[in-house]
Amino acid sequence: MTPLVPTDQTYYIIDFDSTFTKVEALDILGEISLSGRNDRDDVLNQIKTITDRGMAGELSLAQSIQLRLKLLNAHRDQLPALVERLSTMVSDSFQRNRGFLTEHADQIFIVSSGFREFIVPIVTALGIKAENVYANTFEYDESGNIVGCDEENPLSKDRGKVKLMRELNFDGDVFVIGDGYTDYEIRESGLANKFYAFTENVVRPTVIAKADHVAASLDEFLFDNKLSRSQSYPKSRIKVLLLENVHPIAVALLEKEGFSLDVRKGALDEDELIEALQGVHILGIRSKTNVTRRVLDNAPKLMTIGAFCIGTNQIDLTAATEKGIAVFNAPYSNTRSVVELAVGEMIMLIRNIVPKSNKMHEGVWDKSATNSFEVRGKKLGLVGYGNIGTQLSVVAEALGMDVYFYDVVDKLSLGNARKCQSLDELLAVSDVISLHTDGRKDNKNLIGAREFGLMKQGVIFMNLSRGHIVDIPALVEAIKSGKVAGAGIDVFPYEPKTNNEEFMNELRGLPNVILTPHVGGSTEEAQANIGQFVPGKLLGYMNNGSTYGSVNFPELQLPLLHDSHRLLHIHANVPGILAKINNIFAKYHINIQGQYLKTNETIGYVITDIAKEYADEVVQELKDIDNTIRFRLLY
Ligand SMILES: NC(=O)c1ccc[n+]([C@@H]2O[C@H](COP(=O)([O-])OP(=O)(O)OC[C@H]3O[C@@H](n4cnc5c(N)ncnc54)[C@H](O)[C@@H]3O)[C@@H](O)[C@H]2O)c1
Ligand SMILES: O=C(O)[C@H](O)COP(=O)(O)O
Repeated sequence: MTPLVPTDQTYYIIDFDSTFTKVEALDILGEISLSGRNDRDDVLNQIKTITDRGMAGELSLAQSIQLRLKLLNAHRDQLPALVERLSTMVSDSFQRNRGFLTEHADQIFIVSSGFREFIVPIVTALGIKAENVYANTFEYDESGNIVGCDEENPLSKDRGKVKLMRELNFDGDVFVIGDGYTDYEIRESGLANKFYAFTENVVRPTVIAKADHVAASLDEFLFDNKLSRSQSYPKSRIKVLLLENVHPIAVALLEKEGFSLDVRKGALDEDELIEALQGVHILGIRSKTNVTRRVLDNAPKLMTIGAFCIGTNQIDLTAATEKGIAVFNAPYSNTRSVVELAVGEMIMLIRNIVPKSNKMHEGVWDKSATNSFEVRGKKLGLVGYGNIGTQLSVVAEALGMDVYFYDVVDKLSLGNARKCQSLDELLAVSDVISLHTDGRKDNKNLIGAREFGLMKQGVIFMNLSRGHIVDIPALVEAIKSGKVAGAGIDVFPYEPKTNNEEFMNELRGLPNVILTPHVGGSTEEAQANIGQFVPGKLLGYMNNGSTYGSVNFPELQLPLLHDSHRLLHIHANVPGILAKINNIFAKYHINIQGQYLKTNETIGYVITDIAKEYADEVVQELKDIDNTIRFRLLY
């Protein structure tokens, strides 16, 4: 069968309530006409129930209209206020696709069992012709009260849309877009070629079940029919997989954007992740999901990854870069939370509080100052002097500690902190040692038996960075021998994937050891900050091409797109690509409105803004340039 392609002889039949507008107009009229009445909410609920039952095909249309008008008790004078309210409630995708509505004004018809009195002013404002509106009309009593509708109008009756469409007898293909069962009836009776169930405002399973196609927005309808539209790709087609319980703020932000979300609580293993990633464009994870090269090899649609945390060592960044997948994280949002936990643990451990607290729970009162110390005047050794290390340095000095640090990069010391020339020097001098290095592979077992051997007898040891940095058997040995008098460990070489899995580790049951389930960054504040921050980065990339703050892509902060097309070209960083791109623009006489280029050692990222009209071949030729990794068109 040849696919249906819209032509000049194609007619678009569009429903009004909950399709063209976000709401049912009679519900809004009720809010106006019932205002001030004690039973307002109760009556409004009754009206909504009747509307839904009508839409789902459970009540006859005539019954539904009559019942609602009676409950409404509305007046002609209330109609201007209704129109004003409705004008602010036009569906977002209709508002942004005015171009389609005006360009095809002769082919677009509103067919609704709503009322002309409010439909005409709303739809004509967006370019639809008044004479193409088919709807009911109100009837009034002599005082102007709305008492019914014109019963001669077929739209006031059951299967009225079908009857009307028969009368209109369109000579051409007919596509129907609507959210209700009565819209489907047009297709059912053979008077339309296709029925699109419109779900931007309401989702009615009984209607979806009957649809030829589900359109989450008008963009989806336009994309499906290759008609001109305001968005290059419908947002509802963009699939997002969010793992590890990311904050609801992030879920809400991505949902608001119109993306399709799959949200899961725990992490996934490699095979599960590959399966879940099929068709997914955006992946959101935290520290526990390993995104390996094999995962990326099997996720052809994946465009960007958001790490809703600081660390990105769980992602194969080299593979992501080679595949043109931009990775973002939240580099500062939970820093303070880790610092506060480190300070708290340090004080608890040096005071030997954990065994005392445990004994108290067993009823043992063991008051003694033995092996309890202040942190004031003690030497704190920080391994890794990045965002967390430096902030802890400042807070620890405020507590009266002498801070020492060691970093592989030459870092400026804050306050009176003293730089050590080697890790060994730092280990030997410190009373308390806290690890804050990043999780790069080379840091595996950075602290092992040799390093514990260099530490002072009775040292306090903390790791809130990454689990693989410490050789756990060596730490266990150091605790048992008394070398380490207290330990605070938040991160482990293997961590349970979900809260249902048992934590297995040799550190369990040892004295004066605080074990926490990787919660250094798990505060309400930090998670809310991250939930706000990372979606901003993901949306900046998806909607605009911006890579500012990316951990693996050349960073570009791009201006917003205005009335032009943006061509994004990601390629292997080899000589001559920019020249090849610009040769194609020259060949097709394309005037470049703006061009941006940035490279890193692996890839180049070229963004070109051009006027909307250009030859179809341009895109294909850009995609065909040797060493192209990915190409995207945005408008
Ligand atoms: N426990 C948690 O919940 C939690 C929360 C946030 C961050 N983290 C982890 O904390 C660590 C620090 O985070 P950050 O934001 O300060 O990172 P950062 O990148 O700002 O700082 C890391 C520092 O470590 C240094 N470094 C790397 N390897 C080193 C080595 N072998 N010796 C000495 N210095 C070394 C780097 O040069 C850098 O200055 C990261 O591993 C991060 O993943 C854990
Ligand atoms: O890298 C981080 O920010 C921390 O390790 C926290 O990770 P989480 O989000 O998995 O708790």
